[in-house]
Amino acid sequence: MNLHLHSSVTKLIENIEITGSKSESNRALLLQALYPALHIENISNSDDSEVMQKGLKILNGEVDIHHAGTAMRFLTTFFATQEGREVVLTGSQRMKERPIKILVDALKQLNASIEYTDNDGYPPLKIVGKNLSANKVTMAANVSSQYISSILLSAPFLQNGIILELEGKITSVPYINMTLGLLSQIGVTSTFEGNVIKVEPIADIEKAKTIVVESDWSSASYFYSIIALCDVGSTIKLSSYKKDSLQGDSVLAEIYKDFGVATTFEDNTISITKERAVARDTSIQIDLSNAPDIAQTIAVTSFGLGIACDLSGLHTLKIKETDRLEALKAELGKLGAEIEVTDKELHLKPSDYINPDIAIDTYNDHRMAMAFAPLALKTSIIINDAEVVSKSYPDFWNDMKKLHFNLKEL
Ligand SMILES: O=C(O)C1=C[C@@H](OP(=O)(O)O)[C@@H](O)[C@H](O)C1
Ligand SMILES: C=C(OP(=O)(O)O)C(=O)O
Repeated sequence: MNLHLHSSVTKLIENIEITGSKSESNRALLLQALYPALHIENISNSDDSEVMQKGLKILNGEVDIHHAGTAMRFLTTFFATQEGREVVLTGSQRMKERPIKILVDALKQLNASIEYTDNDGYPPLKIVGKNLSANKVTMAANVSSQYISSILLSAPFLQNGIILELEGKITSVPYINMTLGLLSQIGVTSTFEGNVIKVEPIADIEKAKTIVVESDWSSASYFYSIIALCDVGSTIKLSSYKKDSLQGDSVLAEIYKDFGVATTFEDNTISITKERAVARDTSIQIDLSNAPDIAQTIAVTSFGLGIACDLSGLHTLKIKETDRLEALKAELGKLGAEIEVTDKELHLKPSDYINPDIAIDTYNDHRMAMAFAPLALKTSIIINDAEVVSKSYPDFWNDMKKLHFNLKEL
């Protein structure tokens, strides 16, 4: 489905409800599979959480997690530690290009039984579940934090817990802290000191516990972008959010101050308001190694405002749903941007014109579709394969209609 978008709105006052974070949901679902007394509220309705729920129930045979990176990584340790289960864990064509060797090698240090069915280092994986009693692992921490979270999530269920030594500069750190935060909510003790993480085992949780998943901050980013591109005085209220978030992408509230957007918290709602216009000589400079999923949103907001933007810490973007650095370069380039990328940085020059009616390719990447959509406030734009949004945010286009964007299927 290709969607033509335009919007004649300049000032917005609206409310949007976003479902639970897919990162928190996929962690909570795995913990619930290990400790069935656990209840989960405000779970994500994303495709990635749906494949996670289905995958966790499969005892033997093929488990297809499509495009879901967290499901692929988290389920690898899960199945490796489930005695009596034997699966082939596979995914989409792109998933078969997303590396997993660091995690598999780490699990092999614990004597896990995992084989590559096609290409060494990449899914699919044939996994024979075993009762693992070893507990010392060393692994590289500079490629994806999901490998680390994967081991930590199943760690309390292991006989002797885990002592994990991390090598190299740790990337996407808030996601590791999110994992430890959720473990703590169900009563698991852990420490993270320097480059060593220790998780204590627990046979079961003490009594029925509930994890209330906070709504998804990465999804909120598209509304920050919309408000940044609207007139002063525009406000969107988003629920349900907390000030003390487990999600690193909540740094949006700080970052978007530079785009003239203020955030206020009231109960479980945030109001994001355009407070001031942004001067054309503003230049945005941010290291996003702790919040890689908002890189596309920030680059597109900067382009929409015509201001310069230099993003660093983007070394993980090449192995996500697509090579996001190349995808941004190609698509912003089509719109007329002067943009350069390296394998970990993006540099955008100030500009004063956006080419109209450009069709944005989305490369099976939900965030390409959602990050470019706000530009409809500036010019009419086409989003190709717009259904990709369901990976994290199936209601996205309906919510855009609530914000008075005109959507026409081509
Ligand atoms: O643990 C998680 O839930 C995630 C970790 C991040 O991945 P990396 O650690 O690979 O950067 C992030 O990009 C992804 O969307 C979700
Ligand atoms: C990178 C992402 O997801 P995953 O790695 O879980 O596929 C994302 O949602 O932006």
